[in-house]
Amino acid sequence: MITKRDLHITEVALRDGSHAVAHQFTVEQVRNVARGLDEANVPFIEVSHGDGLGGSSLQFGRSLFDEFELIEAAVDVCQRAKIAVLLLPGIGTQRELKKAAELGAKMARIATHVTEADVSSQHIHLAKELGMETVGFLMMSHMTSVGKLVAQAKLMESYGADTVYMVDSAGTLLPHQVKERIHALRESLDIHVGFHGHNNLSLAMANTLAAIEEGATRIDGSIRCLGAGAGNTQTEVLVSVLDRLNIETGIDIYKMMDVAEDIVAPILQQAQEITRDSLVMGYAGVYSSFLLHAKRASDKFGVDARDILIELGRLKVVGGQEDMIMDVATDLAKRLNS
Ligand SMILES: CC[C@H](O)CC(=O)C(=O)O
Ligand SMILES: [Mn+2]
Repeated sequence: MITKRDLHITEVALRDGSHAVAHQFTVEQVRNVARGLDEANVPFIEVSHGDGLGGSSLQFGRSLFDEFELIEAAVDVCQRAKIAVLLLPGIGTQRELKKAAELGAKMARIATHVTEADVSSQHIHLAKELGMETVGFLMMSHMTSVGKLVAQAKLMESYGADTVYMVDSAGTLLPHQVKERIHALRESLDIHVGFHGHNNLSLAMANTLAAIEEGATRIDGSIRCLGAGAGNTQTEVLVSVLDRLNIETGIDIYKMMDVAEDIVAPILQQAQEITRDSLVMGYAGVYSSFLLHAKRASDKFGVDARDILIELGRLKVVGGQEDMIMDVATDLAKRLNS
């Protein structure tokens, strides 16, 4: 049974949602959303390019505004909330992490593919030296066995991470699979276990509750579902459900609803929902951040985005291999026209 516990929510719309708006957040938008979240008493707010610090590039998509300007704006308006940044080693560097810390970011989330935790060592150590709360973030965690996931998490723990997250990047895991993974992590680690879900199969909430039941104490959500693919566990809904379950988050439910409706909804070009393409990502186990890339490739080559996504799932393409999306679309177009 779920009981009251020390549960911390990290709001990821200003980072994961960057994928959904093609990295076009403005300083003004970040300022307004961060201020509202701070007033609602959200403890951690993540701000970075969708692919983490240093992600603004042709390969991943150029940001409209320098991410350091966005981080600075968020730090500036927050009285209580701490600003978190995401960093994928190889995309972001130590220099960017240091700069984020100088600007006032207090939490570093070091993300690797689920089988590559060893590349997080340097950055986890640096984040700790910088005095940041440090999270190891194991992405695409459906792509390995429970035993290997635990071994990778233990590596991050050994580097000094305060928390390790099990990340369902593709929104493909089912609640019993989340339970099994979180249970195993809780049994083997002495640090906090976190869960980050995507809603491509409409299971983000069920998976989050399953994770909490198994002892996850660090949970991500995106307000108004503003995250990659069909978005993440919807924060204002999660906070309301947790309140019904007598699980204390300290977050003001009405204020969250107002921020969602009055500040975040107007930013969205279209409502975040489970479309045929995001559904296919969950179904085929494809990285949620591939959605807009696949749509662009679909428009360019006249191939159904679902076929592209299914093929990417079959090929087990992972983050950092975005160039493969155009390759796959070209091959499919050739087959179609031959
Ligand atoms: C490309 C980084 C990715 O968006 C991180 C994340 O939120 C996930 O894997 O779900
Ligand atoms: Mn995500």
